[in-house]
Amino acid sequence: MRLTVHPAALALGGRYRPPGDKSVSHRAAILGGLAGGETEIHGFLDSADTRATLGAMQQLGARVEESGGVIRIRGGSLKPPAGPLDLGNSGTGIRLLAGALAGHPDLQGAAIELVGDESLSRRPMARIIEPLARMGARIQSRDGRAPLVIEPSKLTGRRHTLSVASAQVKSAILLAGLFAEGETVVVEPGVSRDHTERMLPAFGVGLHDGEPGVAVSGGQVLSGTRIKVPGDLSSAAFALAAGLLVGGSAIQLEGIGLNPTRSGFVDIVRHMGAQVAIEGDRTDGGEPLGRLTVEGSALAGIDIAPEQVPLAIDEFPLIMALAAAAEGVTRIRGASELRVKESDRIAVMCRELARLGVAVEELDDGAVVTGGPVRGGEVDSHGDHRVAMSLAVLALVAEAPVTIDNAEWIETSYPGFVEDIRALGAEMVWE
Ligand SMILES: O=C(O)C1=C[C@@H](OP(=O)(O)O)[C@@H](O)[C@H](O)C1
Ligand SMILES: C=C(OP(=O)(O)O)C(=O)O
Repeated sequence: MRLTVHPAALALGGRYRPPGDKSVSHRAAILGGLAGGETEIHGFLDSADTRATLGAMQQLGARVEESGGVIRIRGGSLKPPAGPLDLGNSGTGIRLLAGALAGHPDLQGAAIELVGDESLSRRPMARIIEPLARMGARIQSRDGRAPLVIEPSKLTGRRHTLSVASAQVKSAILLAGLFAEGETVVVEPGVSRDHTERMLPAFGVGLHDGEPGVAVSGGQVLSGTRIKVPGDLSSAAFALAAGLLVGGSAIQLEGIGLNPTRSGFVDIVRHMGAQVAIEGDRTDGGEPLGRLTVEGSALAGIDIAPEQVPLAIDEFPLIMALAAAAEGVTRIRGASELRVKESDRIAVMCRELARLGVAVEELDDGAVVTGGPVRGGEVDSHGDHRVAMSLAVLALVAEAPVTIDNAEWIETSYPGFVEDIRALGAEMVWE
């Protein structure tokens, strides 16, 4: 489907509340399925990715009921699924599930196939297969890519030192560690999002300091709990960026997850000159929440340091779009992980920004974007939800309408995106 975005004629404004956090929703579905008794999830993200994970847990025997926006999962005893588990477009779904199943005692003797779409089948899985194999996991792959066939087996805890800061790899190992004998430790080269560590205690699992790293002991019992999913800062970032770009705008964003391992985007745009006020009001289920107030702001290009990258990893397509509309040059380095997301986000954003007349230079591990006028025209999402939404937001300040081809991929993480941005006063039309 094609989405046409018209340049904003008027300032944007109003109150905005994002959908539930994608990372937290995946974890709640998986842990709810592993835990005995009932888990109640409030604010679960209704998107293609998180539905795929929830569906996989159902196929593994978890009982799922939904009513009044609340999802109830009765888990604790799993069975081999009747067919392959399809994780669609979701890197988080396939990697975390692989970890959770690798040593699951109910599934030993089975062979479970995890599959995904074309994009997911191109993404690297050796980063989880290798550490899990060192614990004794049996996982076959197509040359380090999905489909994966897991034969759950007895695992032994190990100490792992990761070469990339990745919450998916860390979480896959910790979930495998729940069913391993002894202690499993993960040491990362930088900070990655810590939702798994924050959620496990709610299910009755203790984590401890791995001196260094984070450690979990195997054999702990998971018990159902109540999870309140915070609003997704990675989705709210699009509304925030729209407010920054369109002159005179004023938007209040409420119920936003402000976990410090996720909020790098706010620091980066403030450094670019964004007027964003933060009020942190409470912590719910171990996750900090708050309100952001954003105003239309004149942005300036900056240098983004490699250590800032993991804290805003999913916001880089949007940061590149903002850089295109900023005054001066933005340099992004240390971001080669962007090449193994739903698309090669460095190559794709450079190509699509260039189609709108933006001066970009592609680097191995980042890009140099020089701000300037943005032309109208036609661009493509390359099957990547964040690329589609980033280009849609930038189009609000283009000289003429922009049409985004293959924009239906927005469903991956944020089905309500167009409606929510329209509610702030933008003009976006599906064709
Ligand atoms: O653990 C998670 O929920 C996620 C971790 C990140 O991936 P990596 O672990 O590959 O960096 C991020 O890009 C993804 O959207 C969600
Ligand atoms: C990279 C992303 O997700 P995943 O790795 O779960 O596919 C994302 O949502 O931007």
